[in-house]
Amino acid sequence: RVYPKAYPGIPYNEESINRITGDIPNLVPVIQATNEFSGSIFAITTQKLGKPIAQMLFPAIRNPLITLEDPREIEDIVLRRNKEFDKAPMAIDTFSPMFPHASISQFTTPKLKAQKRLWADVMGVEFLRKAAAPNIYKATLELLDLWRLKATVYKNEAFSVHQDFQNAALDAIWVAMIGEEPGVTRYEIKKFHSEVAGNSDYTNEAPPRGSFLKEEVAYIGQTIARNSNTPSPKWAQKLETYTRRYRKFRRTVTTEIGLAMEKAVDRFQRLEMGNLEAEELDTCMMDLVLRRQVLEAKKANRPLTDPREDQSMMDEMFVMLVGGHDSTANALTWFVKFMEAYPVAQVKLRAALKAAFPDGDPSVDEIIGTDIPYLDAACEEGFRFAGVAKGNLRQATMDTEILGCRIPKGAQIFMNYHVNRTPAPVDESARTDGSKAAAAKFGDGFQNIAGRDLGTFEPRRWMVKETTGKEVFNSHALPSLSFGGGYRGCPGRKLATMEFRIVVTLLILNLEFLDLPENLKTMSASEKIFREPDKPYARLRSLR
Ligand code: HEM
Repeated sequence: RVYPKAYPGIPYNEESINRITGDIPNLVPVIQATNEFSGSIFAITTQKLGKPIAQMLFPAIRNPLITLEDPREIEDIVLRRNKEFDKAPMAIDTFSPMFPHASISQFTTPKLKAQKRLWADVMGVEFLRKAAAPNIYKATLELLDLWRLKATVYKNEAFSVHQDFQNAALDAIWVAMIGEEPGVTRYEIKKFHSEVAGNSDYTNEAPPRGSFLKEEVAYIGQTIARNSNTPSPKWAQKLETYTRRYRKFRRTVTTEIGLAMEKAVDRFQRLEMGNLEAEELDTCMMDLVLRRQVLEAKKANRPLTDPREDQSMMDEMFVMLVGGHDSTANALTWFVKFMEAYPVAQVKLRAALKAAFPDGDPSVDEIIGTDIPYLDAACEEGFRFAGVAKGNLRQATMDTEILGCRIPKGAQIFMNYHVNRTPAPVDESARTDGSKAAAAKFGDGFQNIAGRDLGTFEPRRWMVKETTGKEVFNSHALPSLSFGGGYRGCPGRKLATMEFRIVVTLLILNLEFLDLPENLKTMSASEKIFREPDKPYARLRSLR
């Protein structure tokens, strides 16, 4: 009774069914060798068996984990099969003990839908353009100042870029969410100047608010990553919530957000009804959500409940802060590595940007509003090849099928969102009607040039020639899975894409990413919450 029980009809490793520990002895050495948890699960199941779908076996007390690697099928599940599949318990367990009221910690219920509606507008392109883009632009100019300085001081030496991207991304997300600048990069510039000059003046100055915020966000990110790799992530996270360190995190961030909330509510409370409808009052995401709550309370003639007591609001903001800055920082770190490793793409991207902006640094509106197909393609390719959020989960909410295999209600499916290898062959007749219709409409990119050499960085796979001969960006060239998709897809996608576009444009126009020494060229990664490069280095030359 303790031997693994496989789901019938889904491929598995024969040797593992006759072993109480199932696939675990196969998995452990691969994780130890690679440091990549999700990658190892796919390596010992789908990839080892050469199948698009397989299962990982555990001792009988635990059901197998179904693994799925076919990008077309994954896209179909997340985009078109929301009635059959919802968020999986294993995914919920990662965040729910710490942030039980955030949307990421909930199954799809009417309560979640109301919460998502409240936040949906802050992630709309128009709002982001107004509230987030100018601050991201400003944070990137500060990052450029720091890197120009580093390029001069370090001359030919490489330096790690990950921390700097984390600081800039934290500056950007905090000001976009809360409306106040944390000043982390500015502080780093001062610190670097002082260090170069050989004095330690900066230590006399109180660090900006962002510095301790950074410490708190780093703590929570590391804790979630560490606990996710234990045998029982849910209990490891739960135990953490009783520690003094966790309580300090919660207290510090709640106080910071609470102070900003108080000011915003006070401002809105004093406004007359007519004025409260005015969207131009919102300077950040929190403003928009709070203003709506004040408006609703005034309309209903009831007192406003203290937003600091609103756990849904607090938890949602915590998750956005933690998830929203580290994901983008890692994606940008990978991008910089790709620029070094693929110099032809770097030169082409710079040429496309120079052609679009011949007069020097473009404004933020120009960066967002100008049509530059090669830039769109390079950003999309950067997200694809980085695969920062590699393994993601769904649970079957009814008995159903995937690629002709029977999937019982309750089974959890671990899907590979990192499209970096040619998929295993699939019997087309086993696909759903939705999947076949999508391929008929957009084409099956894996059958043409877009799907070639997926282990290399090649923006042109996302471009097509129109009949006029003009090359345009084709977002459907391949399934785009970096942000998942459908109702439970990433709500921060537009924000991350906007940030990526602004940062990439300014960096490539102003800096050249030079060849790295052999020992820093590796593309090996470690998976924490996100996939991080082991050698996040760059060597720079300032172009202006
Ligand atoms: C490069 C940047 C980013 C990447 C690659 C990324 C990727 C992802 C992925 C793959 C998922 C899971 C989707 C699924 O299961 O289908 C996700 C969920 C989520 N992301 Fe992102 N993300 C990024 C940036 C952001 C930002 C900037 C924010 C917020 C400001 C954010 C907030 C969230 C939240 C709240 C969820 C949970 C959604 C839900 O459960 O319904 N992400 N992200």
